[in-house]
Order: sequence, then structure tokens, then C-alpha cells
Amino acid sequence: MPKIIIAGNWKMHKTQAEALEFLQGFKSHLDETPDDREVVLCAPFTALPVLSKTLHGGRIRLGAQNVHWERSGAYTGEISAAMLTELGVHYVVIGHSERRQYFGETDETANLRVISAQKQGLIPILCVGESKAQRDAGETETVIINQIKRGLVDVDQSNLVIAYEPIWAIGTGDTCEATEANRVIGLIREQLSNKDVTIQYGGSVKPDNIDEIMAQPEIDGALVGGASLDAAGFARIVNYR
Ligand SMILES: O=C[C@H](O)COP(=O)(O)O
Repeated sequence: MPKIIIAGNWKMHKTQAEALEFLQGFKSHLDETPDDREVVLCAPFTALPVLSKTLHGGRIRLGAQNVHWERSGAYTGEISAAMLTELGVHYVVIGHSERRQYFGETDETANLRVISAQKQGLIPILCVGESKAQRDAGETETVIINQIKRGLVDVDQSNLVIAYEPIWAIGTGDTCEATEANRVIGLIREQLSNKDVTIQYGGSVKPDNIDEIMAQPEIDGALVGGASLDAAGFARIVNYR
């Protein structure tokens, strides 16, 4: 059975002080969180050390939002997998559509990042998703299958999470219908040799739609952007029914 993973992706939000303030409001809600799910916070690099110290041994796992494929070297502005594991990071978001759109990342660089993350013991959360134009042109299936095939060349599927994030649903409030997300995630699973890979849905997940999303049989979790910034709201998402 795939593990259920609810992850918050804070993107470029929260200073260290704001991250600690969030935790104060969030942690008390975890008493109600069923044991069947993993809770992950993917924070900016600068907030990882303080979160790591505060979360040590607790219920919440730490995630980063990117990783380079080399162990070290002349790569100004980049972070290696070894630097992240040293901080107690367990997960790393890779190939997010914002990285692809604004920073020129491709399926090929996502693939290199996934492999280097796994080598260092990190669990990659590989993001895939089609644009509105691609969906309107009837290309959703082809786009997703290509992203999965190229992103997973030589990748060990036993330590892997995939997030299906239709680009048109990210930060727009325009959530993909839960049944449609379920259909595409089923298609992604068909491409995998390991059927127990956790496949999340991401794109305008909110407290008022998480129950329907998580009721879908193919959906094993959520990657939550904007709604993960508010402690009470993210707690409701994590504690979906
Ligand atoms: O990584 C998270 C996704 O980009 C979704 O963001 P959102 O929940 O703000 O739509």
C-alpha cells in the first residue's frame, strides 16, 4: 500500500521567526492526526536549521524545495543533497512547475536531481503536470507520460513520491475535479513498475476540498502550497477525514 503523505510547500514564504510561529500554532493539532499519514513541511533553505532543531524526534518530517545533482562544486546558489541530509531533511521537491517555468529546469535536470537525492538517502517528490494550453489541446496524457518516463530514467522506484500538479490549478483556486485528478494519477501509476509509489495531488488544495480529494482511490496524499502557510488551515488539511 502506498504511504499517505500530506506535504506543505511553503515556496518563498516564511522567515525563521515566522516558521517557528507557524509551528506553535500547528503542533497542537497533531494530537488529532491519525497515524496512517506522514506530515511534511517543505520550507525555504534558510528556515530548515531552526525547524530541524525544533522538530527533532517529532511527528513532522522536513522537506526542501530543490537539490543539485553534484555533491559539491562551483554551482553558485545551489544546494547539495549532503547539505540537506546534514540538517535532518527527509524529502525534497524536484521539478516543480515554478522551477521549470522560471528557472529553466527540464525533465532531464529533474532526473539528475532525483538520482542524486536518492543516493544521499533523500526521498524525492517529483512534480509533473500539464499547462492549460496542453490540456485544451488534448495533450494531458502525452505530456504526463513523457514527464514520468524522462524524469524516472534509472531511478529506484522504492524511495520515490510523485506529485501530479496541473499547472492551471496551482495558486489559481481552480482545483482540478477530484475524479479527474484520480484518473490522471491512475494513468501515472500505470507507467510505474512499483505500484506502491505515493502519488500526491497538488493545485489549490484547501481545507474545504481535501476530504473529497483524499476520498479518491488513486490519490495518496497532497502537495499543498498557499493553504499550507496558515497553521489552522493546514492542520485541517492534514487531519482530513
Ligand atoms: O507545491 C504546491 C503546488 O504548487 C500547489 O500550490 P497551491 O496549493 O498554492 O495551488
